[in-house]
Amino acid sequence: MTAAAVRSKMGLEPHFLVVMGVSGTGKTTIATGLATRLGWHFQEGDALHPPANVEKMSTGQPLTDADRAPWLALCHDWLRAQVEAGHGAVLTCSALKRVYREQLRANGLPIEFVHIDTSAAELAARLERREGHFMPASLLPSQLATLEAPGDDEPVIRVSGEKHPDVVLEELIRHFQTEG
Ligand SMILES: Nc1ncnc2c1ncn2[C@@H]1O[C@H](COP(=O)(O)OP(=O)(O)O)[C@@H](O)[C@H]1O
Ligand SMILES: O=C(O)[C@H](O)[C@@H](O)[C@H](O)[C@H](O)COP(=O)(O)O
Repeated sequence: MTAAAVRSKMGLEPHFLVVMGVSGTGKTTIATGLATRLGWHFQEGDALHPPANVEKMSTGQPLTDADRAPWLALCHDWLRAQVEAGHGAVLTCSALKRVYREQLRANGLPIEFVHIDTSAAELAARLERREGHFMPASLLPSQLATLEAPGDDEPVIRVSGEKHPDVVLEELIRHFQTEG
């Protein structure tokens, strides 16, 4: 049973967002900003990876569909708990393929994706600079090759990963404030 909707700090109806895109595109930056500004629950999808997946990525090996399946199941479970609680929520998850996004939306969950699109050159520069993260820059080509950008038939809000994060956050909040 779904609880009564809990309105956000800014009086918005709850949304259940998956901030998606390849490594380095700004998922954590945008998702934490949204969750903080709106008072929505936040989950870092990286933290739900089984240790074997983190080990694999740390050593420069791309994940397979089979590797990602248990991780996507945990992501789905988290989203489902948020929907059942009626509390707005934001998850970071690369969600690179359409079938992964379908798995996240299973059981009729009213998930919306925020796809952050960033050029390959900018991504490479960011991953080279980023410290203290298990994901090496060498995995960027496989991330880009695996990405199936969401189609118009999917529930997606597209934003640029090359604008300042504050600008993207304003755009997103305005989007939620003005939607019918
Ligand atoms: N819009 C942006 N412009 C410039 N740098 C950014 C932007 N968004 C994120 N970054 C930086 O890029 C790196 C990757 O961002 P992060 O949010 O960790 O991406 P992801 O979670 O998608 O891997 C971080 O060092 C972050 O500070
Ligand atoms: O499906 C995958 O191959 C991984 O989930 C990957 O896409 C994700 O990006 C990593 O978890 C790295 O973490 P960051 O996205 O935070 O760099």
